[in-house]
Amino acid sequence: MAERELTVGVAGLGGVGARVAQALLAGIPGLALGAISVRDGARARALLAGFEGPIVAPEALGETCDIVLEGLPPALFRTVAEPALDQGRTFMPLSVGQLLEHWDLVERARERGARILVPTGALIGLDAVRAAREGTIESVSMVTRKPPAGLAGAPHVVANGISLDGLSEPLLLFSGSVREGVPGFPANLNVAAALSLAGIGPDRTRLEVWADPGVTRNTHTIEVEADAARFTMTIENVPSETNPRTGRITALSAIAALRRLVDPLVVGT
Ligand SMILES: NC(=O)C1=CN([C@@H]2O[C@H](COP(=O)(O)OP(=O)(O)OC[C@H]3O[C@@H](n4cnc5c(N)ncnc54)[C@H](OP(=O)(O)O)[C@@H]3O)[C@@H](O)[C@H]2O)C=CC1
Ligand SMILES: O=C([O-])CC(=O)C(=O)O
Repeated sequence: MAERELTVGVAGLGGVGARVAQALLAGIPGLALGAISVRDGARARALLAGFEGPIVAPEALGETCDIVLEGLPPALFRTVAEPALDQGRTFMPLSVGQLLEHWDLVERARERGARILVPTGALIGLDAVRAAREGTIESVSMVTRKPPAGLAGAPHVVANGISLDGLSEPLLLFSGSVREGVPGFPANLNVAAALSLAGIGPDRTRLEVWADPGVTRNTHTIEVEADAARFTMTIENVPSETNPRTGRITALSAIAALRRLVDPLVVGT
Protein backbone atom coordinates (compact mmCIF):
# COMPACT_ATOMS: atom_id res chain seq x y z
CA MET A 1 0.00 0.00 0.00
CA ALA A 2 1.32 3.47 -0.86
CA GLU A 3 2.48 5.58 2.07
CA ARG A 4 0.46 8.72 2.74
CA GLU A 5 1.87 11.95 1.35
CA LEU A 6 3.68 14.26 3.74
CA THR A 7 2.15 17.70 3.81
CA VAL A 8 4.29 20.83 3.65
CA GLY A 9 3.26 24.18 5.10
CA VAL A 10 5.03 27.16 3.56
CA ALA A 11 5.46 30.35 5.60
CA GLY A 12 6.04 33.36 3.32
CA LEU A 13 5.60 33.47 -0.44
CA GLY A 14 8.63 35.59 -1.26
CA GLY A 15 11.23 34.57 -3.80
CA VAL A 16 11.99 31.32 -1.98
CA GLY A 17 8.60 30.34 -0.56
CA ALA A 18 6.66 30.98 -3.77
CA ARG A 19 9.05 28.88 -5.84
CA VAL A 20 8.88 26.01 -3.34
CA ALA A 21 5.09 26.16 -3.11
CA GLN A 22 4.79 26.20 -6.90
CA ALA A 23 7.03 23.14 -7.17
CA LEU A 24 4.89 21.31 -4.62
CA LEU A 25 1.73 22.25 -6.51
CA ALA A 26 3.26 21.10 -9.78
CA GLY A 27 3.80 17.73 -8.08
CA ILE A 28 6.59 16.11 -6.09
CA PRO A 29 5.80 12.43 -5.45
CA GLY A 30 5.20 11.83 -1.76
CA LEU A 31 4.73 15.50 -0.87
CA ALA A 32 1.76 17.85 -0.99
CA LEU A 33 1.33 21.55 -0.32
CA GLY A 34 -0.83 21.49 2.83
CA ALA A 35 -1.19 25.15 3.82
CA ILE A 36 0.43 28.51 3.35
CA SER A 37 0.93 31.59 5.46
CA VAL A 38 0.96 34.98 3.74
CA ARG A 39 -0.06 38.56 4.32
CA ASP A 40 -1.84 39.04 1.02
CA GLY A 41 -4.21 36.17 0.30
CA ALA A 42 -5.31 37.43 -3.12
CA ARG A 43 -1.71 37.70 -4.32
CA ALA A 44 -1.03 34.21 -3.00
CA ARG A 45 -4.02 32.68 -4.79
CA ALA A 46 -2.82 34.36 -8.01
CA LEU A 47 0.71 33.00 -7.55
CA LEU A 48 -0.58 29.51 -6.76
CA ALA A 49 -3.33 28.93 -9.29
CA GLY A 50 -5.19 25.77 -8.36
CA PHE A 51 -4.25 25.80 -4.68
CA GLU A 52 -7.39 25.38 -2.65
CA GLY A 53 -5.83 24.66 0.72
CA PRO A 54 -5.98 26.94 3.74
CA ILE A 55 -4.18 30.22 4.32
CA VAL A 56 -3.34 30.35 8.01
CA ALA A 57 -1.24 32.31 10.51
CA PRO A 58 2.45 31.27 10.66
CA GLU A 59 1.87 29.78 14.13
CA ALA A 60 -0.83 27.47 12.79
CA LEU A 61 1.08 25.76 9.97
CA GLY A 62 2.31 23.00 12.26
CA GLU A 63 -1.22 22.17 13.41
CA THR A 64 -1.90 20.34 10.17
CA CYS A 65 1.36 20.07 8.21
CA ASP A 66 4.08 17.46 8.72
CA ILE A 67 6.82 19.76 7.48
CA VAL A 68 6.95 23.52 8.00
CA LEU A 69 9.18 25.53 5.67
CA GLU A 70 10.09 29.05 6.79
CA GLY A 71 10.68 31.64 4.06
CA LEU A 72 9.93 34.80 6.04
CA PRO A 73 11.88 37.94 6.82
CA PRO A 74 14.38 36.99 9.58
CA ALA A 75 12.53 38.95 12.27
CA LEU A 76 9.55 36.59 12.02
CA PHE A 77 11.59 33.42 12.36
CA ARG A 78 10.55 32.46 15.88
CA THR A 79 6.86 33.05 15.19
CA VAL A 80 6.83 30.05 12.92
CA ALA A 81 9.72 28.01 14.35
CA GLU A 82 8.60 27.69 17.95
CA PRO A 83 5.04 26.41 17.39
CA ALA A 84 6.14 24.04 14.63
CA LEU A 85 8.72 22.48 16.96
CA ASP A 86 6.27 22.35 19.87
CA GLN A 87 3.93 20.46 17.55
CA GLY A 88 6.69 17.91 16.90
CA ARG A 89 7.03 18.80 13.22
CA THR A 90 9.96 18.80 10.83
CA PHE A 91 11.00 22.42 10.56
CA MET A 92 12.99 23.65 7.57
CA PRO A 93 14.34 27.19 8.08
CA LEU A 94 15.71 29.49 5.39
CA SER A 95 16.47 32.33 7.82
CA VAL A 96 19.15 30.07 9.26
CA GLY A 97 21.11 32.88 10.91
CA GLN A 98 18.23 33.22 13.36
CA LEU A 99 18.97 29.77 14.74
CA LEU A 100 22.15 31.20 16.25
CA GLU A 101 20.08 33.77 18.12
CA HIS A 102 17.35 31.31 19.12
CA TRP A 103 19.56 28.37 19.98
CA ASP A 104 17.18 27.14 22.70
CA LEU A 105 14.98 25.89 19.85
CA VAL A 106 17.41 23.04 19.17
CA GLU A 107 16.89 21.69 22.69
CA ARG A 108 13.17 22.26 22.28
CA ALA A 109 13.20 20.15 19.12
CA ARG A 110 14.96 17.37 21.01
CA GLU A 111 12.43 17.47 23.83
CA ARG A 112 9.41 17.47 21.52
CA GLY A 113 10.69 14.85 19.07
CA ALA A 114 10.76 17.50 16.33
CA ARG A 115 13.56 18.02 13.82
CA ILE A 116 15.23 21.07 12.33
CA LEU A 117 16.55 20.39 8.83
CA VAL A 118 18.73 23.17 7.42
CA PRO A 119 19.02 23.04 3.63
CA THR A 120 22.36 23.90 2.04
CA GLY A 121 20.54 26.93 0.62
CA ALA A 122 22.65 29.30 -1.43
CA LEU A 123 25.89 27.57 -0.45
CA ILE A 124 28.05 24.71 -1.60
CA GLY A 125 29.92 21.88 0.05
CA LEU A 126 28.06 21.25 3.29
CA ASP A 127 28.20 17.53 2.49
CA ALA A 128 32.01 17.61 2.60
CA VAL A 129 32.06 19.85 5.68
CA ARG A 130 29.78 17.45 7.56
CA ALA A 131 31.92 14.50 6.54
CA ALA A 132 35.11 16.31 7.59
CA ARG A 133 33.55 17.05 10.97
CA GLU A 134 33.44 13.32 11.69
CA GLY A 135 37.23 13.66 11.76
CA THR A 136 39.03 16.81 12.88
CA ILE A 137 38.56 20.19 11.25
CA GLU A 138 41.26 22.74 11.92
CA SER A 139 39.72 25.77 10.26
CA VAL A 140 36.77 26.94 8.18
CA SER A 141 36.52 30.32 6.52
CA MET A 142 34.15 31.95 4.10
CA VAL A 143 34.39 35.04 1.92
CA THR A 144 31.13 36.57 0.62
CA ARG A 145 31.12 39.06 -2.24
CA LYS A 146 27.87 40.63 -3.35
CA PRO A 147 26.98 43.45 -5.71
CA PRO A 148 26.52 46.53 -3.48
CA ALA A 149 22.73 46.52 -4.09
CA GLY A 150 22.50 43.13 -2.39
CA LEU A 151 24.01 44.53 0.81
CA ALA A 152 22.30 47.93 0.90
CA GLY A 153 20.16 48.40 3.99
CA ALA A 154 21.89 45.70 6.05
CA PRO A 155 21.91 46.74 9.74
CA HIS A 156 25.74 46.75 9.82
CA VAL A 157 25.87 49.06 6.80
CA VAL A 158 23.24 51.40 8.20
CA ALA A 159 24.62 51.47 11.76
CA ASN A 160 28.11 52.35 10.51
CA GLY A 161 26.87 54.96 8.04
CA ILE A 162 28.58 53.16 5.15
CA SER A 163 27.65 54.40 1.69
CA LEU A 164 27.60 51.76 -1.02
CA ASP A 165 26.58 54.17 -3.77
CA GLY A 166 29.00 54.51 -6.66
CA LEU A 167 31.64 52.11 -5.29
CA SER A 168 34.42 51.71 -7.82
CA GLU A 169 36.36 49.01 -6.00
CA PRO A 170 35.57 46.22 -3.50
CA LEU A 171 34.90 47.39 0.05
CA LEU A 172 35.47 45.09 3.04
CA LEU A 173 32.40 45.52 5.24
CA PHE A 174 33.06 42.91 7.89
CA SER A 175 35.77 40.56 9.06
CA GLY A 176 35.34 38.35 12.11
CA SER A 177 33.46 35.30 13.34
CA VAL A 178 30.13 34.15 11.94
CA ARG A 179 28.50 34.77 15.31
CA GLU A 180 29.69 38.39 15.27
CA GLY A 181 28.75 38.88 11.62
CA VAL A 182 25.24 37.50 11.32
CA PRO A 183 23.35 40.14 13.37
CA GLY A 184 24.69 42.87 11.08
CA PHE A 185 23.61 41.05 7.90
CA PRO A 186 20.55 38.95 8.80
CA ALA A 187 19.36 38.71 5.17
CA ASN A 188 22.80 38.00 3.72
CA LEU A 189 24.64 35.54 5.93
CA ASN A 190 22.25 32.63 6.33
CA VAL A 191 24.75 30.66 4.27
CA ALA A 192 27.52 31.45 6.75
CA ALA A 193 25.32 30.33 9.64
CA ALA A 194 24.59 27.05 7.84
CA LEU A 195 28.30 26.54 7.14
CA SER A 196 29.16 27.10 10.79
CA LEU A 197 26.50 24.67 11.97
CA ALA A 198 27.70 22.01 9.53
CA GLY A 199 31.29 22.42 10.72
CA ILE A 200 33.01 23.93 13.73
CA GLY A 201 30.39 26.37 14.97
CA PRO A 202 29.77 30.12 14.68
CA ASP A 203 32.60 31.21 16.98
CA ARG A 204 35.40 29.42 15.15
CA THR A 205 34.13 29.91 11.57
CA ARG A 206 35.76 33.00 10.08
CA LEU A 207 34.03 35.34 7.69
CA GLU A 208 34.64 38.29 5.39
CA VAL A 209 31.86 40.27 3.69
CA TRP A 210 32.68 42.43 0.67
CA ALA A 211 30.53 44.84 -1.30
CA ASP A 212 32.02 44.31 -4.73
CA PRO A 213 30.96 46.38 -7.76
CA GLY A 214 32.97 43.96 -9.90
CA VAL A 215 30.60 41.00 -9.36
CA THR A 216 27.12 40.50 -10.72
CA ARG A 217 26.51 37.32 -8.74
CA ASN A 218 26.31 36.60 -5.01
CA THR A 219 29.62 34.81 -4.61
CA HIS A 220 30.64 32.66 -1.66
CA THR A 221 34.00 30.91 -1.26
CA ILE A 222 34.59 28.46 1.54
CA GLU A 223 37.95 27.12 2.58
CA VAL A 224 38.31 24.12 4.88
CA GLU A 225 41.41 22.59 6.40
CA ALA A 226 40.79 19.20 8.00
CA ASP A 227 42.74 16.04 8.78
CA ALA A 228 40.83 14.16 6.06
CA ALA A 229 40.90 16.77 3.32
CA ARG A 230 41.59 20.35 2.35
CA PHE A 231 39.07 22.03 0.06
CA THR A 232 38.16 25.37 -1.42
CA MET A 233 34.86 25.85 -3.20
CA THR A 234 33.14 28.81 -4.77
CA ILE A 235 29.53 29.28 -5.76
CA GLU A 236 28.37 32.22 -7.89
CA ASN A 237 24.65 32.67 -7.44
CA VAL A 238 22.36 34.48 -9.83
CA PRO A 239 20.39 36.94 -7.67
CA SER A 240 16.66 36.14 -7.71
CA GLU A 241 14.28 38.37 -9.64
CA THR A 242 12.34 39.48 -6.58
CA ASN A 243 15.12 39.92 -4.02
CA PRO A 244 18.72 40.75 -5.07
CA ARG A 245 20.04 39.57 -1.69
CA THR A 246 18.80 36.04 -2.31
CA GLY A 247 20.42 33.68 -4.78
CA ARG A 248 18.08 31.89 -7.18
CA ILE A 249 19.48 28.53 -6.11
CA THR A 250 18.14 28.94 -2.56
CA ALA A 251 14.62 27.84 -3.47
CA LEU A 252 15.95 24.98 -5.56
CA SER A 253 18.01 23.78 -2.61
CA ALA A 254 14.91 23.80 -0.40
CA ILE A 255 12.99 21.80 -3.00
CA ALA A 256 15.83 19.28 -3.23
CA ALA A 257 15.96 19.06 0.58
CA LEU A 258 12.22 18.34 0.70
CA ARG A 259 12.55 15.69 -1.99
CA ARG A 260 15.16 13.80 -0.02
CA LEU A 261 12.68 13.37 2.84
CA VAL A 262 10.58 11.09 0.65
CA ASP A 263 12.76 9.86 -2.23
CA PRO A 264 13.52 6.14 -2.21
CA LEU A 265 17.10 6.90 -3.35
CA VAL A 266 19.05 9.65 -1.58
CA VAL A 267 22.49 10.72 -2.78
CA GLY A 268 24.97 12.77 -0.77
CA THR A 269 26.02 12.80 2.88
N1 LIG B 1 19.54 29.76 3.78
C1 LIG B 1 19.97 30.39 2.70
O1 LIG B 1 20.90 29.94 2.01
C2 LIG B 1 19.34 31.66 2.30
C3 LIG B 1 18.35 32.19 3.08
N2 LIG B 1 17.73 33.35 2.73
C4 LIG B 1 16.71 33.86 3.65
O2 LIG B 1 15.47 33.20 3.38
C5 LIG B 1 14.38 34.04 3.81
C6 LIG B 1 13.39 34.18 2.65
O3 LIG B 1 14.06 34.79 1.56
P1 LIG B 1 13.25 35.48 0.36
O4 LIG B 1 12.17 34.57 -0.09
O5 LIG B 1 14.25 35.96 -0.59
O6 LIG B 1 12.62 36.70 1.15
P2 LIG B 1 11.51 37.71 0.65
O7 LIG B 1 11.73 38.98 1.37
O8 LIG B 1 11.44 37.68 -0.85
O9 LIG B 1 10.17 37.04 1.16
C7 LIG B 1 9.68 37.09 2.45
C8 LIG B 1 8.18 36.90 2.37
O10 LIG B 1 7.63 36.89 3.68
C9 LIG B 1 6.38 37.54 3.59
N3 LIG B 1 5.90 37.99 4.89
C10 LIG B 1 6.26 39.10 5.57
N4 LIG B 1 5.57 39.17 6.73
C11 LIG B 1 4.75 38.08 6.77
C12 LIG B 1 3.79 37.59 7.69
N5 LIG B 1 3.53 38.23 8.82
N6 LIG B 1 3.14 36.43 7.40
C13 LIG B 1 3.39 35.77 6.27
N7 LIG B 1 4.29 36.19 5.33
C14 LIG B 1 4.95 37.34 5.59
C15 LIG B 1 6.60 38.69 2.66
O11 LIG B 1 5.36 39.10 2.18
P3 LIG B 1 5.13 40.46 1.36
O12 LIG B 1 5.40 40.03 -0.05
O13 LIG B 1 3.71 40.76 1.66
O14 LIG B 1 6.12 41.45 1.90
C16 LIG B 1 7.48 38.02 1.61
O15 LIG B 1 6.68 37.47 0.58
C17 LIG B 1 15.01 35.38 4.21
O16 LIG B 1 15.19 35.43 5.61
C18 LIG B 1 16.38 35.34 3.53
O17 LIG B 1 17.32 36.12 4.22
C19 LIG B 1 18.05 33.98 1.56
C20 LIG B 1 19.03 33.48 0.77
C21 LIG B 1 19.80 32.32 1.09
O1 LIG C 1 21.66 34.13 -1.55
C1 LIG C 1 22.81 34.25 -1.13
O2 LIG C 1 23.80 34.31 -1.89
C2 LIG C 1 23.10 34.23 0.34
C3 LIG C 1 22.17 34.94 1.19
O3 LIG C 1 21.54 35.90 0.82
C4 LIG C 1 22.03 34.47 2.57
O4 LIG C 1 22.74 33.55 2.98
O5 LIG C 1 21.16 34.98 3.28
